Amino acid sequence: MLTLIGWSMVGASVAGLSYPAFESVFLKNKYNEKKLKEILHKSFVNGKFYHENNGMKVYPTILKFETKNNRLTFVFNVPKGLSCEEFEKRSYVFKQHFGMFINLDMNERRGVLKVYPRGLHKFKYNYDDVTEDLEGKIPIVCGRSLEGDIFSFDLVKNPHVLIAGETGSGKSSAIRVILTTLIKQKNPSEIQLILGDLKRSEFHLFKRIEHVEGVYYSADTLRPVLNKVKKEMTKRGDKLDAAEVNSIDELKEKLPYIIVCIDEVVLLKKETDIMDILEEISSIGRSLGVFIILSMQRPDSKLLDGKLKVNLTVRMGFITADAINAKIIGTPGSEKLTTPGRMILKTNSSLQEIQCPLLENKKAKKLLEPFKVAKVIEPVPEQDDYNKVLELFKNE
Ligand SMILES: Nc1ncnc2c1ncn2[C@@H]1O[C@H](COP(=O)(O)OP(=O)(O)OP(=O)(O)O)[C@@H](O)[C@H]1O
Repeated sequence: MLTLIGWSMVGASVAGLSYPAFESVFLKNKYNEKKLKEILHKSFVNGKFYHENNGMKVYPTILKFETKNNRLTFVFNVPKGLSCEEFEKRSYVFKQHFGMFINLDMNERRGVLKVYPRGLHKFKYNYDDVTEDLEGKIPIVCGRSLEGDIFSFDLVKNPHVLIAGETGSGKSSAIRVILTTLIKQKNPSEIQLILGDLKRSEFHLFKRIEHVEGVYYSADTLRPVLNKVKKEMTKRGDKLDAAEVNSIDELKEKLPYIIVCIDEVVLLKKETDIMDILEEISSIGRSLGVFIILSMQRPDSKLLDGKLKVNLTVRMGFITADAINAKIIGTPGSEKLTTPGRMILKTNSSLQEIQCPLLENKKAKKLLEPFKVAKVIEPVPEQDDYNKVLELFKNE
């Protein structure tokens, strides 16, 4: 089964009922079933989705029509002599008739066309809204889907995330959304965050948060802590062996999930020992409760050509420079995005378009304020003490 999502704006209309017609039918008459079916039939005509039999054109039959929340669903059959691939190849015809937000699923001899007339819009982060239906042990908030709901996934079930996109595409805001929500949702005994900020620009606001083990700005400072994580994985592995269980979730002792989140991980490319640890986490971390979230501007094909890429089961592809970059990330279509905060999200084998909420630095700081631990102020020796020390040296 292939899922295609309409993410490109197709302005032009073809002959017959086209997108403007759909818009007026939808907006004026809401769910006028007859007219909406007519539009679908027109798209079959204009897309040449028919099979000729003795001079007769046989078009798909609309088997079902349904409206629900933010979505219209049409189910149609694929007449003999036509293939699902032909529909997939010419899916732009449906966009020309129903607008940019469609989803076409061609499966065996059936097509399911979902149309989202209201589309996707930018919106601001609100903790209560985005957490209304959150579930899972490590819920990762992505944003609003075409269905109108907030889409999230459980990092334990979909381990390790790649976040990629051009500068200004909304990666930092998305990471703020993910981390701030986790910090507000979970106790420090449940999750521990290790943050790598190689551009020294993103993670200041997470310093001294109870859940944050540390914020590291260079390979040299990150290396020892990742080595500790490696040792911790070995310890956890031994505990699983001793208890004869497969995952830390089955242990009596409750261990915190460890999440290593690194911004602009490409800057670590030459640090092969660090990259090896990240790859090891991606291979065996899931059962041990250790996860990675990696972000980068330009996806680096060398960095992402091995096990690491395969093991990053979730990909968030924000605006990308071109189709090659989108392909490396694994989110085809992200090269067509133009809105900051918009991503093509790949989870399992499906792709969907999502709008991430905007969470600005200032607001995130405010939300995180209650979780800050007091700053440790090193005692400064009195000037007199220095003088005494100096005296001692003088006497020697
Ligand atoms: N979800 C969003 N909704 C609306 N606007 C957004 C969203 N995310 C980001 N923006 C806008 O885009 C700007 C850049 O966003 P952001 O800093 O997150 O991009 P970035 O991909 O991290 O860039 P860089 O790689 O340069 O750090 C923000 O200042 C904001 O104006």
